[in-house]
Amino acid sequence: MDYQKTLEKITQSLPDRGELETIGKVTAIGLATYVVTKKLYNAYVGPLSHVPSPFYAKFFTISKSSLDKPAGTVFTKYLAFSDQYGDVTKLGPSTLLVSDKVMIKQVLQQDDLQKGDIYDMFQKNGVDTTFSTRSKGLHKHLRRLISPAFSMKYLNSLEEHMHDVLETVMDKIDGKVSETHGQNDGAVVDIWKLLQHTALDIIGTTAFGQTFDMVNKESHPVPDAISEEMRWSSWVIAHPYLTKILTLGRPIKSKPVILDFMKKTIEDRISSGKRRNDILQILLDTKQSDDSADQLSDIAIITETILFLIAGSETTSNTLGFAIIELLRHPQVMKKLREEVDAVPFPSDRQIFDHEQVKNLPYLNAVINETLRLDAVAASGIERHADKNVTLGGKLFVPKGTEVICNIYHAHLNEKYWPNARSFEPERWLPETAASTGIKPDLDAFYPFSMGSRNCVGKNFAIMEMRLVLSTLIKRFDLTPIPEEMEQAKDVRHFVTLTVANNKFNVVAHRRQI
Ligand code: HEM
Repeated sequence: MDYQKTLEKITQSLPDRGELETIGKVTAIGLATYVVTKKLYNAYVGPLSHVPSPFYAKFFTISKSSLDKPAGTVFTKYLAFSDQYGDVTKLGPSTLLVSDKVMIKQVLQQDDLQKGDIYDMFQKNGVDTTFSTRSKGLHKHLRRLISPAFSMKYLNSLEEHMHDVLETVMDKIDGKVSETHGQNDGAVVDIWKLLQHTALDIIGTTAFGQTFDMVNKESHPVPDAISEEMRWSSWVIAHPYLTKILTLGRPIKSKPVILDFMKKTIEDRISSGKRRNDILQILLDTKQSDDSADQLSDIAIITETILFLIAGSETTSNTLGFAIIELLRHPQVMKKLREEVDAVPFPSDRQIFDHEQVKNLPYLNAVINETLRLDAVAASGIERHADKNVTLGGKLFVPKGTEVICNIYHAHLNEKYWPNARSFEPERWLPETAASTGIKPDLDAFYPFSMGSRNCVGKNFAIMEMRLVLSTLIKRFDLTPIPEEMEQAKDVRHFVTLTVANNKFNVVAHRRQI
């Protein structure tokens, strides 16, 4: 009874339908007014209102998916925006595209801003990795744990694994050349794929002692599954909001074939009781740490190792692939590089260089640097989130919460920093060029491996691998271009890394007399 009375009282005190409609309208109008006022404020009065931008971006954020047509071309649109609007462009009310070198350095290094929202999409298996975590504290911790695996001393001890793979690669090309019947025919080799397989086998043996034998077999369930995940990742990066809806915010898991493979690798290592000189060992050793916070869980070790496989393969192989393409486009550069490399004899026991022999070759290093500048792996930009108010370049107030995309690709191609910026000129890296012209390479406008606390931990590893592969390949084989392939190689895309659009590049290889 009491209950019914109460209910009646409540019902009587409720506004009638007409009143409800009025309340609804007033709320909707209030909300719309707030949204419109905020948009107008940001567009015309707010701290970023004066930043040049396409008109639309004053009010709405230009989504990557809207620019990503054809797929993988966001980086060309960003390049065009920075060309058109200048060193700082607005891509939305609180999203900036920055290509000024001082500002990029400040964002990545001096102010060391937090990684951007997009990195949440790289989280896998419910655990953060060194690459994906946006937490500065967790990153510092993980980076400290993995860093010993990338020290120069440790890297030198991994060189023998690189040699083994390189030996297989050279045998593979040799074998293809032997299969050709004509004396001067040469063998057609998909050098892009071969370099990808090389990098995968190198990271496989150096990271956890398992060669996938991609160089010979050209397929393995684990790298194949990772390639599929990478294709998915590039879609995810272009459609972050849709992904969040589709996954209902649940963690994205690695494919079972990858997880099972890694679990077995770890179990085998532990049960064998044997230590191996590789990155997995360094991660497993954390389990013996006295500090429990330093002990990585199995899933953290698995996910971190998968990260190395992804971060350490296509990045390096595609850079090498672009170096070959540039060398074929510029025969005089190829000739000069060959002369430098030819002047160094192979060690007496094998036809593969030691890193010690090639690490200081100036022209080899110049070719690698020039490729990293022109064909930067992170061409779509490096994204950061202003976790505090900052003033960029002493003049642009950027409020906390702003997303800042560092357009390193534009900085690498900016005439202000690099004369003849869009042409491939390794000479710009040589000390004698600086001595004769007074123009030195502008290292403040060069970020192929990013900079600051989140720079590439694998930089030395990658450079060592690139030096070994490029010098040995050039010394052992003559590579000649195929016109249609050269034409197709002009179509460059950026998915997770920069790549040629059809993911292949054939050349003709001839064996050289050494
Ligand atoms: C030419 C080859 C390479 C290039 C150009 C390159 C470039 C980069 C760049 C630009 C970043 C920063 C990405 C960002 O902030 O979003 C990065 C981070 C990273 N790279 Fe590389 N990378 C290369 C090779 C490698 C290799 C060989 C490994 C491992 C064996 C590796 C492991 C990593 C890791 C773990 C991170 C995350 C570092 C952190 O946040 O502390 N990279 N790399």
